[in-house]
Amino acid sequence: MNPSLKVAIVEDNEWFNKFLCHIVSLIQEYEVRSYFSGNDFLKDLDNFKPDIVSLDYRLPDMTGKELMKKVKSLDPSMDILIVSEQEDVQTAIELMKSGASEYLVKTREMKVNLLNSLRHISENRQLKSEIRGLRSEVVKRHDFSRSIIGNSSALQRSLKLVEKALSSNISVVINGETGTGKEVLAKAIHYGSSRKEGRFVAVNVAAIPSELIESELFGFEKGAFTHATNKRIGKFEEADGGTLFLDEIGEMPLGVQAKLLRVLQEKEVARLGSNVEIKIDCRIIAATHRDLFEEVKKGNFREDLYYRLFGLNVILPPLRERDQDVILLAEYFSKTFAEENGLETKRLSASSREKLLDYSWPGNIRELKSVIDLACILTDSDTIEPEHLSLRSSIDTKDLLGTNKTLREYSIEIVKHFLEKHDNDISKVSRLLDVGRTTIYRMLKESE
Ligand SMILES: Nc1ncnc2c1ncn2[C@@H]1O[C@H](COP(=O)(O)OP(=O)(O)OP(=O)(O)O)[C@@H](O)[C@H]1O
Repeated sequence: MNPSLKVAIVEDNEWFNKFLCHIVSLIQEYEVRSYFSGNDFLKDLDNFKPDIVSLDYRLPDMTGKELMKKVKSLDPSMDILIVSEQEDVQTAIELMKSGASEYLVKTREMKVNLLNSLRHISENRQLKSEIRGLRSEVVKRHDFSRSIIGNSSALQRSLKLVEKALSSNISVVINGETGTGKEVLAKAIHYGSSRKEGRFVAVNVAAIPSELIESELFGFEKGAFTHATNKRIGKFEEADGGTLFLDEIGEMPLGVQAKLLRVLQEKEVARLGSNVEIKIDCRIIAATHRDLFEEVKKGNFREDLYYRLFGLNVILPPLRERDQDVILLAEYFSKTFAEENGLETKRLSASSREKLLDYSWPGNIRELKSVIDLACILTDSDTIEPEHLSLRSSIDTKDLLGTNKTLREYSIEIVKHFLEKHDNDISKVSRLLDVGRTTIYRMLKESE
């Protein structure tokens, strides 16, 4: 069924005006109002507020084209249908370019053509409104308060910095171990910024064979290389008006780094096999698990690119340093797993919580999610017990003991690890490890 739409007919020929109104009124959901001149229509615009307006190409007081321009400047969302005496392809093209939705010629098939055009416009409006709805859903889903779970001060410190990135166009580099949520954060920045109507395009540099990175980023013309049988636009062009997320930028070959620097400086990109430079306006968010400055010193990363990219540096802490966030996230994943699979949410027993807090999470949030998903399946009751949590604990101990340290050094390591995990809360760590606060201070001093 057609949604209810208001249609205005602007036509100076009385008979034809009546005829058009009659056609529109055949569709029950359309409300129609008629006008005989451009000024008549403009005077009533605020009052009637039409969705679609059918304009005669030649009106007594102005041309349909002039009226269309005025209407579009007042309400760009209004659909304009131009009705002309005779077919003139050039005029039709010009009118469509200036914003007309349809161009109709007064012929015997007027009734069928007008009804078809109205149906097209109506379907298009419905699609546009659905897209608007979906887009705002996506924006909501990536909103910080929903997508970034965690209250730890380590995370909150990083998020505070991120807020600065929302209101500006500054480039952002996110540092963090694998699975700490770098992509989740990049999306939250994009959908929280003024670029949210544009696209968020993610490229994982480490996942693309080095010889293909250039064509992936910059696109290529047909015949640019042996397998280029068709032209393809690159990720930079895809992200025009939006955000390009370059994940694992530290893995980018030096040759591509040079080209990337040029694109960032010139704000122009040329597809491989073409000399035509295309203007690009996209924000760059890069992520890496490496210390890029160290990579610069080692000669693996270009210093000039480093300074070009480094606007705001956000460090995402590993999960083992996020204190109670582990539990918040585990509960969140258990809830979403239940929702997605039509099951009841499983709760975590006290000893499961302890087990989760004691683990060092080398795979970070990604690992936690898969551990919880599996636990939700393994348990037969409404509770997740420690035996349902499949952790790789033995690997950690081996790693730690393989480092050739004295017992004193191991103790200091353990104290430091606990301090990191519990937001440097010395009283809490002193209680947990059963050592005096003074001992902790002494150990820290010793390790300086
Ligand atoms: N704060 C968070 N709240 C909820 N879910 C999160 C959060 N951070 C990450 N996740 C989830 O953890 C998983 C890993 O996140 P993401 O892919 O963003 O990590 P990453 O740091 O980009 O990883 P990699 O370096 O391996 O690319 C995803 O399933 C993501 O939805």
